[in-house]
Amino acid sequence: MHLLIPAAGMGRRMGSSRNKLLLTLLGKPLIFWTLQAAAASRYINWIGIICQLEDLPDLKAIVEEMTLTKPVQFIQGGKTRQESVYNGLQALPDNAHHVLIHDGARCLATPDLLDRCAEALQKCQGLIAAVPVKDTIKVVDRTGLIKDTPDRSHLWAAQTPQGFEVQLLKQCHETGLKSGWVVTDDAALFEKCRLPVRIVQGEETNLKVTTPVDLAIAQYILHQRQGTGDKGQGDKGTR
Ligand SMILES: Nc1ccn([C@@H]2O[C@H](COP(=O)(O)OP(=O)(O)OP(=O)(O)O)[C@@H](O)[C@H]2O)c(=O)n1
Ligand SMILES: C[C@](O)(CO)[C@H](O)COP(=O)(O)O
Repeated sequence: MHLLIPAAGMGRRMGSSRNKLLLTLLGKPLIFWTLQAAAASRYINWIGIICQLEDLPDLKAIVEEMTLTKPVQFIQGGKTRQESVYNGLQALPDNAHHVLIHDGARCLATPDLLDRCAEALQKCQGLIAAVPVKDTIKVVDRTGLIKDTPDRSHLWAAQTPQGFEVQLLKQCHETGLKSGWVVTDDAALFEKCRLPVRIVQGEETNLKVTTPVDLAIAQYILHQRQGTGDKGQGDKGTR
């Protein structure tokens, strides 16, 4: 299974002056933990790290220090996550028929989650890891007035990995580019192309480290895991 790791963001919401994936968690760069899960996955056999040129020296040093046994390719990121993934798809080896796309910022995802998504992708064209929403969600207009309260039983919070048949996702990205679609996850392109996307039960701990509070939460979760010797078998979450 081929894995693309979008890692080319600027970390604006983190308020960081550098790529947040280079910030440290338990003494290691945040992306170290993402790569460690990919290295421990039974299915992943190729890793593409999509990054900005300015981060390449740091990322190369991290990968070299990890002495990963799986091939790692560095791919030029874009101005948006959508553009970065587009670039990643163009860089996939010709023998890549399926791909998992996993945010570098989701450093707590376990090898078990990666493998469950890889297994599920053998039986469908597109999928995402997701967890049921626990809060009541409101649709609010520009003036701050609530317009709707969707039925929570139908609401799931999308995570990554997201997995797809490569040729179909490439076509959806091309259509999106021509149509001017702006999306925040790849599944949205599949959906706009009326292609099926299935849900794989994600993990409550699979948060996207976006703000400083997320960094503190991630530090706590990692510390707990290290303390229990838990290799991160994941918590599939409960409804
Ligand atoms: N041009 C971009 C923007 C984001 N990402 C990656 O997509 C993932 C999810 O993006 P996000 O959490 O939004 O990261 P940032 O864009 O860095 O955060 P912000 O929006 O706060 O700047 C991250 O692993 C990020 O590195 C990317 O590869 N290329
Ligand atoms: C892909 C994603 O992680 C699914 O929840 C999310 O859409 C990424 O959003 P971001 O604004 O690029 O962090």
